[in-house]
Order: sequence, then structure tokens, then C-alpha cells
Amino acid sequence: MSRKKAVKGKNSSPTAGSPTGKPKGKTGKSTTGTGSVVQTNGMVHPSRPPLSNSSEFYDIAFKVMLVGDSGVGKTCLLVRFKDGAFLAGSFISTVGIDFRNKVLNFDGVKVKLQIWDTAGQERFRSVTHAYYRDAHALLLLYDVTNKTSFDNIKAWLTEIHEYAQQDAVLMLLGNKADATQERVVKREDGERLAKEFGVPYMETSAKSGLNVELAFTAVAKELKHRSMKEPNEPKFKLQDYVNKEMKSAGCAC
Ligand SMILES: Nc1nc2c(ncn2[C@@H]2O[C@H](COP(=O)(O)OP(=O)(O)OP(=O)(O)O)[C@@H](O)[C@H]2O)c(=O)[nH]1
Repeated sequence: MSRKKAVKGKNSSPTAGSPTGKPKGKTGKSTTGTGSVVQTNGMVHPSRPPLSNSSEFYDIAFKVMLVGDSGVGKTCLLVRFKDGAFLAGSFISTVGIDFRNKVLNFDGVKVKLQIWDTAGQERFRSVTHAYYRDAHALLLLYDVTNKTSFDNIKAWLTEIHEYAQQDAVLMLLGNKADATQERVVKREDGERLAKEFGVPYMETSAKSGLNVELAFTAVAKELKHRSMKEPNEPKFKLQDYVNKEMKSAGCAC
């Protein structure tokens, strides 16, 4: 297996097509640190960030997409995973699409995740649809304190089936599990919905960090397993892995 490293200067930067890559004032936010591809002025730059462009060594790379209604916590989940921090304070909606990279190490195999944070707002839907087909995995979020975001999951699944690759890894996440007072969607309801559609499920909290690492790690392991599977190796079962990890962490969630 060849270990890849990006050549500095080649492909310029993942922000190619984006003038600044910086947070975009009042009209939109960007998780940028590595790149932004859509501007707040409504200009959309469809150039996709190359997976191979990274300052870090890795063996295999995958694109993971965060989708779900506006305000469910997609950006916060990504920031928690990438930087271990929580974005508290006033909520600024994502404009278009943005991404960040993180490399995970599984027994010496470096797996790079290029994680795309999409805008949940309806008006950006046509922009984000264009990115679905490149995604190896999608994390579909709802907010346990927002019933509408839960009710919209079926519509999101329809979009995913329409625009994403058939074999893309999919996982349903009920975010904001820390907000016990405001909760309106029971964990069992999330479980039932996930079962109905045959997708793995867990609750997360970008605020407390609950299961954030696990969600991304589980998806990365599944993708790695699929791409590097040895003959006779048993199938990796994402939901079983998640359940086992939560159990061993003593998680009653
Ligand atoms: N209590 C709690 N609040 C959260 C959590 N995650 C996000 N929030 C809050 O929810 C609001 C929306 O979070 P974002 O991450 O910006 O939501 P988003 O899904 O990226 O929204 P769009 O960019 O519009 O699609 C912010 O005010 C966050 O502070 C969480 O796990 N717990």
C-alpha cells in the first residue's frame, strides 16, 4: 500500500475557488481551517476539494457528509470531533458547504476523513445535492429537542437515496442528547426509525462530546474494512461495534 502525501503548492489549496476560506460574517459560518467552497454572497464554486490534497500522511481517504435540518448541530459535531471544542453562543447557519480533514490511525493504517459540513437550509439544497454522489458515508442528524428535525428524517433519507451512491455508509444520529430538559424525541423513537430504515443509530452531543468520536470512528472503520477487506475476514458490523463500544464505556445511552 502506498503512503500518500500531498505536494505543497500542487492543487494550491483545498480552498481553490474560494477567496478567503474564512468565516463569512453575519450571513454564514464556515468551519474552515482547511477550506471552504461556497461563498456567502451566493456565489457557488462547485470545484471539489481533492481528497489527495493534505499536509498529513495517510493510507486511504474517504469523504463523509454531514446532513440534516438547519440547527441540528452538524457544524458543532464536526468542530467537536476535529478540535475537541464546543461552539456555544449565537447560532450562525452554514452557507453552502464546507469541509475539514481528520486523519485517524487504526493499527498503523492511517485513514483520512474529509468531512463535509452542509447547510441544512432549504435554499442551499441544490448546492449540496451536487456533493452527495462523491460521499462514501453520510451522517444524518436530527435534534432530539426539535420534533420537526426528526419528522424530516424520512425526507432526508429520500434525498440520500436519490442523490448518494447506493453503497454509501449511512448512520442516523440524534444530537443534543445533553439537553435533557428540552428533549422531545425519545431515544426509542430514534431507534425505531433507524430500524425501520435499516440504518445504524446512536445519540450524540456536540456539547458534552458524547459519542462524537465513536460516530466518526465507527464510520471510518466500516469504510476501511470495506476497502481493505482480506478474504475470509468476518464482516464488520457497524451497529454491533457501536453497541459494544457504548457498553464498554458504560454508556446508558
Ligand atoms: N445543547 C446542545 N446544543 C447544541 C449541540 N450541538 C449544537 N448545538 C447548538 O445548536 C445550534 C446549531 O448548531 P450548528 O452546529 O450550527 O447547526 P447546523 O446543523 O450546522 O446548522 P446549519 O449550518 O444551519 O445547517 C448552535 O446554537 C449550537 O450551539 C449539542 O450537542 N447540544
